[in-house]
Formats: sequence, structure tokens, C-alpha cells
Amino acid sequence: MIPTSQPTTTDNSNKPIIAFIGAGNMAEAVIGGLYASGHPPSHLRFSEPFDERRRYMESKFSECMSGTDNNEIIKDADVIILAVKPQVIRDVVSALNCESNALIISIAAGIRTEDILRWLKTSQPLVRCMPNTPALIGEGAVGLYATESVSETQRDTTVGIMSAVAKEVMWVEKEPLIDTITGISGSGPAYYFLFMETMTQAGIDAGLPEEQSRALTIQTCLGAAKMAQSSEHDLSTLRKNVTSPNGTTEAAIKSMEADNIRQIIKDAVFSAERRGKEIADEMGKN
Ligand SMILES: NC(=O)C1=CN([C@@H]2O[C@H](COP(=O)(O)OP(=O)(O)OC[C@H]3O[C@@H](n4cnc5c(N)ncnc54)[C@H](OP(=O)(O)O)[C@@H]3O)[C@@H](O)[C@H]2O)C=CC1
Ligand SMILES: O=C(O)[C@@H]1CCC=N1
Repeated sequence: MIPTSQPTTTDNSNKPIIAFIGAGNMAEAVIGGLYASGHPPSHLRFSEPFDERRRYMESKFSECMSGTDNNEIIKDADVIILAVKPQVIRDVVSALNCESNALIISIAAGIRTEDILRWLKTSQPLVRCMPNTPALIGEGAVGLYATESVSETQRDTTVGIMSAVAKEVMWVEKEPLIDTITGISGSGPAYYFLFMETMTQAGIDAGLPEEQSRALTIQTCLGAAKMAQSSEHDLSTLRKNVTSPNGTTEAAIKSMEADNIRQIIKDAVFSAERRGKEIADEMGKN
């Protein structure tokens, strides 16, 4: 009997070819996550007009195809990820020649699917996605909205891509909720950084060495987040568990409540959400 030959290389034929338009921070995070998850580099491409940035990305992802011509990069792609700033997306999308049924994923803050489809002049399957920068270390949180023409397989492909960089990947049924997610997790890392910056500075002002204040602040944030993630208790119970009657935490929380901390945070989230809609209105005019 003649032995059947065994393949010696991994079969990559079922992995989608993914083309990134714009190779900035977010594209770097997603390409990095896909690399680490074993996505074949030959199936990853990016275009980037800024020479210095492109060279940096080429040195980091040397096996990927790269260039400056967006239409060259999207040829034969199964998935096209729009990773440019909202202010340039209209010009970028209007110049694309999408002839295939490739899935398009836009990560641009605010920009609505109806505008992207109008600029594309096709009824391409389109997903609107809101990732965040912790994706750079595989700790992202991602919200997704699919237009009608996105198939179940393309939904699975989208989740597969985003799961390479995120621990939470979730669909919403109504597109405006992507703006809400922008206010929560898209912009959210900056709120926590601001909180940590301020807390570190308070420690320094009170006499702690910067290194100690920074380390204590960061570990406290991380510890609280991990507790919140693993605990069976809700967030307010966890807060109350730290707060002894007439103790130190109570004094701190009372001080924050007196300064209207809850309203401050809600206003911040709604400001980000509103700004997303404003960006969409500004860019969607034409
Ligand atoms: N940063 C964040 O926390 C998050 C960002 N987003 C969204 O992700 C998108 C990308 O953001 P981010 O990665 O931070 O931005 P970056 O500015 O880092 O990346 C965008 C890249 O696109 C390049 N670019 C500009 N014009 C073109 C073009 N015509 N063709 C191809 N590439 C082009 C830019 O080059 P050049 O510098 O030369 O202009 C830049 O390198 C934005 O729409 C943003 O709203 C979503 C969630 C979180
Ligand atoms: O600030 C911004 O517009 C982008 C989108 C979400 C986070 N950063």
C-alpha cells in the first residue's frame, strides 16, 4: 500500500486575507494580536502613506505585504479594516475600488455605516467596530455592529479577528450604541489614566516618592479591576466592603460625592458619545 503523504506545513488556506488601510496605533495592535495568535503574516497587509510610520511597521511586521496604494493593498482581501482617522475616512473610502464581496470593518470613531456605504457606492458587508488601546497588550474591549448584508460567517470572522486583541468582544443590535461604547471603553482607558495620574500626584504631594506612589496607584487599579471581574458581588458591594463606618474610605468617598463625582463621570461618558455623533454629522454632510 502506498502511504498517504502528510502535509508538513500548516494549512493557511482557511485564514482570511486581511488588509489594513492606515497603519497607526490601532492597526499595529490588531496586526500584532493576529501575528501572536498565529495568523499567517502572508495573509496580513497594510497601507500607510507616512514613510517613517510605514518603515517602522515594516520593520516590526517584515513578512507582511505593505505599501502606499490602498487599492493595491485591498486586492484579493477577504477583510478590509479601515483604520484611518475619522477626518480622512471619507476621502479614503471614496477612492477605494471594492469590486469583491470583501467584509469591511471600520474602527473610525463616530463615522456611521450609512455614510461609509454611500462613499463606497457599493452594498458591501460592513461592520462598525469600536476597539480600545489596551488591545496593544491583548487586553482590549470591543463593541461591534453589523449591517444587514454581513453573513454569519463574516460575523464569526470579525469576532475571530478582534478576539486576537481583546478579552471582551460584543455585538450590539442598534448602531448608536457604538457611540455609547466609545464613551465607555473606546475612550475609557484615558479616564483611568487621568484618575491614576491624579492619584499618583496626590501621593507625591503628600510626600511619597514618585515611584512608590505610581506603583501603589497602578497596582490598586489593577487589583480593584481583577476583584471586580472575579467577584460574585456587584460593584457597589465591593465598594462598601472597603468602606468602614466612619473610617478613612468613607471620608474619601464623601469628599468625592460632595464634588459630584458620579455626575462628572456620567457627563464625561456622554460628552464622548455626543462628540462621536458630532464627528459623524460633520463628516457625513457630503
Ligand atoms: N486610539 C484609540 O484609542 C482608538 C482609535 N480608534 C479609531 O481608530 C482609528 C485609527 O486611530 P489611531 O490608530 O489611533 O490613529 P493613527 O493616527 O495612529 O493611525 C491612522 C493612520 O492612518 C494613516 N493615514 C492617513 N491617511 C491615510 C490614507 N489616505 N491611506 C492610508 N492611511 C492613511 C495615518 O498616517 P498619517 O499619520 O501620515 O496621517 C496614520 O498612520 C481612528 O479612526 C480612531 O477614531 C478607535 C478606538 C480607539
Ligand atoms: O479619541 C478618539 O477620538 C479615539 C476614539 C476612541 C478613543 N480614541
